[in-house]
This record gives sequence, structure tokens and C-alpha cells, in this order.
Amino acid sequence: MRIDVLTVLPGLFDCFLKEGVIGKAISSGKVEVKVHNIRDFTTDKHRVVDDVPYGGGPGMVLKPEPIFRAYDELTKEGEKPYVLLTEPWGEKFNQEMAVELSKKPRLMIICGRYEGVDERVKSLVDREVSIGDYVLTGGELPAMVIMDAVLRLIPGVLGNLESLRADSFSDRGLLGYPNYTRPAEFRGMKVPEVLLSGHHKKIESWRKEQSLRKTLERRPEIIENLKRKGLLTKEELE
Ligand SMILES: CN1CCN(Cc2ccc(Cn3ccc4ccc(-c5n[nH]c(N)c5C#N)cc43)cc2)CC1
Repeated sequence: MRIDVLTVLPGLFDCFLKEGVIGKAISSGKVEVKVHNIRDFTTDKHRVVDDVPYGGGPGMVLKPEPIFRAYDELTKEGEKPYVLLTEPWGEKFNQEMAVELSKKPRLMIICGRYEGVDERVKSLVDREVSIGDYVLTGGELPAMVIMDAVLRLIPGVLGNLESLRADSFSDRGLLGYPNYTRPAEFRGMKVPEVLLSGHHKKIESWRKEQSLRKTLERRPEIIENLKRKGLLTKEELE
């Protein structure tokens, strides 16, 4: 997969693209992520990317021209990207969307800043996406959240953990089961016996039950959603 990111703050992505699972996936060539500074697509001496909003109002708006120039330049060759725009009021990002986006050969993520982008930029956009009902200062952190959730789903990115982790639970958006590691008792708190039993079938069913129980308690709408889509097995429903 290739992802092109358009932003006025490219430096925000430096650590994200160098460290951890994502950093390894890029350095090993499993995925390609290119961050482009919208300012590099301006044509004036002062490299202006924003302007005051027509009709008045607070703040500045990202101009359409530099973004369109970047889009035109980056789509001259190769497959047309599926274009996302991060927005406070976009469609809520979730695991289902992450799975869908992970199947696209090429993505472009336009990161707004200031008061957002000129409305005409949305003629380039396939999906306006929000990562949650809270207000951030710009679209770069949402872009990193989306890339992290999508790229971890690309075959080979999670490496040898993939087979272990490729569990339909988290990919159905169910909450995870409790994790424990040594010591078996810490300040009077013991690890559940079943996890020390070495009985893999019992451990697996305990973990499934824990995950369903936690999801039902904290996010019942996820269970309802999976039920409606027939994505819960008979025993999971019991
Ligand atoms: C007078 N009022 C008129 C309405 N504005 C609304 C407003 C306009 C811009 C911004 C800042 N911003 C700029 C680009 C951009 C992209 C994504 C996000 C974002 N926030 N939260 C998410 N889940 C996000 C995502 N994804 C925020 C962004 C914040 C709030 C306020 C002032």
C-alpha cells in the first residue's frame, strides 16, 4: 500500500514514521508513506497556504490551489488514490472502516489545519473522516491514528505476531481480553488460574468470554451491530 499525506506541518509525522511497527513496515518496504508539505505546492514568494474566510468569521482557511496542485502532481502517474479528508464532523472512524481502507492499494490523506480547508477541496475527497467527538487543532493526529489502524492490518506488517493476533475479535471491533505477565502474584493480585493451566482451548474460550463480557458492559452497541450483521457465532451469542 502507498499513502500520500498532504499537510502544512510535515514535521509532526517524523517520529510516527520512524518508530515502532509502522517505522519497521516502512523501512522494510512493506508499505510506502510519503508526507508532502502543502507549502511546496504554492507559487508565490511567501508560499501562502491560507487566507481569511469569505463572509468573515474567525481564523484562516486553507486555500484550494496548493492542495489541487499537490493532488494533480501526485496523481500524474500510478493508480488514483482513495482520498480521505480528516474533519471534526466527518464520518466516525472505526475498525470496520480501517479494514475497508486497508484493502485499498493507495490512499491520500488531506490534513486540514486552522479552520479547515476550502469547501472546493472536497471535490477531490472520497471520504471525510473524524476520529471522535472532540475538537483537535488540526487533521494531522487523526491522519496518524487512521494510518496506524490501517497499516497494522496490511499482511506482514505485524510480522510473526500476525498469526497469533489475527484474531477476528479485535478486527470485529470487540474489546480486548485482560493481559497478564510474570509474576503470577503481585501485591496480592493473582493471575487467573486458567492462564497458568497451559490448556489452550480453555484459555481461548476464557479470553473470548472476557472480550464479549467487556464489550457488552462498555460498548453494547458493538454487540448489537455484530448481531445485526450476523457476525457473532451461536456460541458467542450464548
Ligand atoms: C467558529 N467555529 C467554527 C467551527 N470551528 C470548528 C473547528 C474547525 C477546525 C478545527 C481544527 N481543525 C482544522 C482541521 C481539522 C481536521 C480535523 C480536526 C478534528 N478535530 N477533532 C477530530 N476528531 C478531528 C478529526 N479528524 C480538527 C481540525 C477545529 C474546530 C470552530 C470555530
